[in-house]
Amino acid sequence: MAWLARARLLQITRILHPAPWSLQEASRGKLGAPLVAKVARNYASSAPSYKYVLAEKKGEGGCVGLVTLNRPKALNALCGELMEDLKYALLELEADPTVAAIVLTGSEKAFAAGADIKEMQHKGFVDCYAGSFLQGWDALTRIRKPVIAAVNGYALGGGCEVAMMCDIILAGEKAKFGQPEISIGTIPGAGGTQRLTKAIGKSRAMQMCITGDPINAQQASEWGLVSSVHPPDQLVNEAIKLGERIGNHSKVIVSMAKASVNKSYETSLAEGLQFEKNLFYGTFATKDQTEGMTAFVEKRKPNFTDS
Ligand SMILES: CCC/C=C/C(=O)SCCNC(=O)CCNC(=O)[C@H](O)C(C)(C)COP(=O)([O-])OP(=O)([O-])OC[C@H]1O[C@@H](n2cnc3c(N)ncnc32)[C@H](O)[C@@H]1OP(=O)([O-])[O-]
Repeated sequence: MAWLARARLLQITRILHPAPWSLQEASRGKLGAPLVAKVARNYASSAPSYKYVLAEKKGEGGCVGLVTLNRPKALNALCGELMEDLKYALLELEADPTVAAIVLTGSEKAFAAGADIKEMQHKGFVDCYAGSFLQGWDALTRIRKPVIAAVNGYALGGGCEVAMMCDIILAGEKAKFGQPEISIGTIPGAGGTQRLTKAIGKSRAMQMCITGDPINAQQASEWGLVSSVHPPDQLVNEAIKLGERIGNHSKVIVSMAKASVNKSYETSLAEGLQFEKNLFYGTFATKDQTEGMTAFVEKRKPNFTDS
């Protein structure tokens, strides 16, 4: 299966490095030997494993990837190694053609209690600015498949920011969302002041960021940060069921819908509407558009081929 590993490596390094490049360039080290070596190592193995995350396939036909943050002793504090593991686990599921959607979760006590404070404690400005700190955190936002955060317990600081990088957030009844960075002498650095403001509005986001006070699941739901709230022990199953429902549709059209919704964060209304229209026209270049509309007219279920 060397060709499969090679194809996946090509696809993954493309996501990590959107600029034009070739596999030869990758193997020559243009993309950084350690990175390519790590991806290659994971893909050469039939069962890639990670230190701080668990990656599995759930749902009908394994159509839902489930990534579980797994650093219980530190309440899933997002240390560098965990974020690396998360990136590669997501890329693995992104490259898997049977996976239609990905669920990201933590434990019942903590989705993630934030960036690792012990790792940050002695950093200086130059370490942060010139070093690789936070590099790779936004890999999650480049995943083209829908990512559903299933948040139980604490989603604080970087934990709340990671949840907000996902496309949909479902919460357990005891979830707590917060941006407490102000209490430790800093501010959010991975989207907390930006995505939170877009999600719940300026006044509420401001209050959370400058008091550090968290909100509970109910408030998060009322304020529009999360789509729905569930009993903690049912949360992950609900997220998987949602992933399965997404999996009933064409993967290519789903990724177009995701891109178009996300565009609304980046552009003016006029530009966003144009982007949407172009993608809408683009769906007419797919077999799945023909199949979807034909199935409706013929009163049968569509048989999408993701093409
Ligand atoms: C991305 C860039 C910007 C982002 C910035 C941030 O996210 S800033 C961060 C924003 N987040 C915060 O400010 C939240 C910080 N965390 C808390 O306030 C509390 O842990 C709690 C209220 C979440 C739970 O209280 P509880 O009494 O139930 O539990 P407990 O307190 O006993 O913790 C158990 C163990 O986990 C450890 N650990 C936990 N979190 C972190 C962490 N972020 N880091 C490292 N370690 C952490 C804790 O030290 C302890 O280990 P120890 O020392 O025994 O080896």
